[in-house]
Amino acid sequence: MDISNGTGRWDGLGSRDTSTREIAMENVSQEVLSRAEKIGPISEEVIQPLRSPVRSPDDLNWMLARLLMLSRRCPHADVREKCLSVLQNVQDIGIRIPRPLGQGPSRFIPEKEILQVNKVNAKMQVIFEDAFAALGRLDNISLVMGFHPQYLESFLRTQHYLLQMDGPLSLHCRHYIGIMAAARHQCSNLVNLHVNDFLQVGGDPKWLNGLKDAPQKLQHLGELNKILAHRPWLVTKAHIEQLLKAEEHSWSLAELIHAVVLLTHYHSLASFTFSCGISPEIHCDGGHTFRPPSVSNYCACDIANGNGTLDEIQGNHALTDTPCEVEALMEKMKQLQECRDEEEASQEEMATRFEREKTESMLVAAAEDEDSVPTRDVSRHFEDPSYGYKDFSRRGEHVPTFRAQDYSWEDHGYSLVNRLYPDVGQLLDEKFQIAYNLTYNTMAMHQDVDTSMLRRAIWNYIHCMFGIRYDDYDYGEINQLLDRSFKVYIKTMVCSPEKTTKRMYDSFWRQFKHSEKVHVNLLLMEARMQAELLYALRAITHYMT
Ligand SMILES: CC(C)C[C@H](N)C(=O)O
Repeated sequence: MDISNGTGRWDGLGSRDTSTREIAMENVSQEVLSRAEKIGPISEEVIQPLRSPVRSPDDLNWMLARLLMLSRRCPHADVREKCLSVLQNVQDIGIRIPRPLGQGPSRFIPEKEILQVNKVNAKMQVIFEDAFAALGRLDNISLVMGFHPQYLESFLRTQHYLLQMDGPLSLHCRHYIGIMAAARHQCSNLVNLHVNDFLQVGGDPKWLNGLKDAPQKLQHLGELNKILAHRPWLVTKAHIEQLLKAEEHSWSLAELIHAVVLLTHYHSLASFTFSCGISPEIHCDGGHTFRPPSVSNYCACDIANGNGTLDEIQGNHALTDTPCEVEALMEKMKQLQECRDEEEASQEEMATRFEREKTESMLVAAAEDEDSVPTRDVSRHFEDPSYGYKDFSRRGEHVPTFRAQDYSWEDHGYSLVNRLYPDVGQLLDEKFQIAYNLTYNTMAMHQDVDTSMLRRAIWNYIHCMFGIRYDDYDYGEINQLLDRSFKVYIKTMVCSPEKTTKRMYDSFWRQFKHSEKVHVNLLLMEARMQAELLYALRAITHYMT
């Protein structure tokens, strides 16, 4: 059968002859569709991507990549099977089909440790089906979050609400704001995902050329995006006023709240994506290939870029080089608990401890690893790519102290959001609480441990980096519990997540389980989101009063 280039073989790269290509393309989609229909009664998930018009090699590739993704990630077993047989049928007529790249949802965590869609319990099955029904996919982020089902449920509920339920912003704008936010951290995974979604809900492809081609109103949001991502303490009511009072293209208060929540959601999700080494989605760029597998699966470049094989070659030192790290940490927690009951530091001393920790945190340099994975250029989506965290931390910028008793999530932020964007305040509050309180009372191989002190230290350290101080917390605890290399990790994840490498992920808390490292990453993400949100909401409150 003549498909694309007269050779009877579709090579996935495209033919140069436009006229033959157009006719041939139609033939191909017809052929695929009729093969799919022959498989038997078929669900909408399978048929829908096959119905979209195929006018170019790219369209065909897109369709095949989606089928591949469904065959691996759809929570419905029958759909997975059908997609697989459609792909096999397509291959039989001489069309090259894609195969997934990479070893699963995360580059850092072995696939066998992560939940697989075909092996989940009834509760997870429902969560996955709901997630799939909402967005037509089950992404790698959700699979990795599956280590913590209670959190995952709350995360998905919130994200679904923000992206798809009634709200002030149109659907395509929501995805575009997601793209803008993720692009600030060069998070091409999230950018690609939302570029797909943006186009699917009818977004104008022209906007994807860059912020300059998007409407003025969105362009105005660029400045807030930038400051929130890198120096949220500089957000003032003037920024809010500029957006709300613009003569033309002004934002309504409700729209602005929606946008702010989306920006902070995607900044922090970029942190999570990098910190867990989330792989590109199967159907997106970098998630699949049309090339046949090479003779050997072993690739020297994987060693060079630190993506996997090094440990296997050198042997895993995790259990040998720091044998009592966990016990030492538990001992410190115990000692601190005992001291707590004994002496109480003066208010002045407590304030000094906070300032010391804050200043020090500014000087902790985010890690620079020559193995950083180069990212695809996503800079066109935002202006001023040089405006990152590094620039000012080098200069040792002073971060003013934000007193939590003057403006906290519980007492102020929550009700402001709820007033202007009903239900979202509630959803976020639930998600923050779940993340903050999540515990299995374990520390690596130890059971029945109260870990609240450690989790609180992590959360408060992140807020401290943003200048946020709780006057009832003794910041001396942070120094006892978080060692320098862990602080470097936190700083990198929160401030320059794009610099994360597998080596960094591997080298902190070596004896802890992957699920515990993901747990740490959830704390980082939520604490970061809340900190950014607090600054934005405080500025909005100042504007309103
Ligand atoms: C982040 C970890 C220290 C959390 C711990 N495994 C717990 O269940 O509380």
